Amino acid sequence: MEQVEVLVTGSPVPSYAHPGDAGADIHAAEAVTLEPGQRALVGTGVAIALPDGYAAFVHPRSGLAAKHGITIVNAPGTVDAGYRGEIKVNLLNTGTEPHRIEPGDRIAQIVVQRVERVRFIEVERLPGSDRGERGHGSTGRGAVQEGIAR
Ligand SMILES: O=c1ccn([C@H]2C[C@H](O)[C@@H](COP(=O)(O)OP(=O)(O)OP(=O)(O)O)O2)c(=O)[nH]1
Ligand SMILES: [Mg+2]
Repeated sequence: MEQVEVLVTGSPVPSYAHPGDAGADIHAAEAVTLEPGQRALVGTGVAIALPDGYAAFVHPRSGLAAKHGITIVNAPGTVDAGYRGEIKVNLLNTGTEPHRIEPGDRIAQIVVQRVERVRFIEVERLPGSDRGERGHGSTGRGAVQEGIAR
């Protein structure tokens, strides 16, 4: 399979921990202590150039989430193909203990995906569908009733 090439400046270069991993780990370039409930925009020290038609999505690491309650405020963050700045991660400590991030720690993972650019066409009325306008918990146990909790 031909591999898509993504140019990188800075270090450590994002890396896949195992063959078959979807996410490549990215690292903190600075130290920060996150108090419970606190968030911080943490630099990774790397910038990338994605080919047109691709984006990189910045996802939380499940280990940090499970062990320390560390997540990403805007998960998944979107890195546009045209962005040449440093990738930053908006970490949030949802846990009950302060959490110290050291330079070099793996703080997030980026998933590179093909993305479509579509043409938005304004119309008066949308075509019908089985779901219709039902959403926001309309199916299954505890389903939101029509007209309530909107
Ligand atoms: O987790 C993230 C999300 C975004 N970015 C960078 C890359 C992205 O291309 C740029 C803009 O992101 P986005 O479009 O999500 O933010 P915005 O609030 O809409 O800012 P802008 O007005 O610059 O588009 O910020 C990151 O470094 N990390
Ligand atoms: Mg934007």
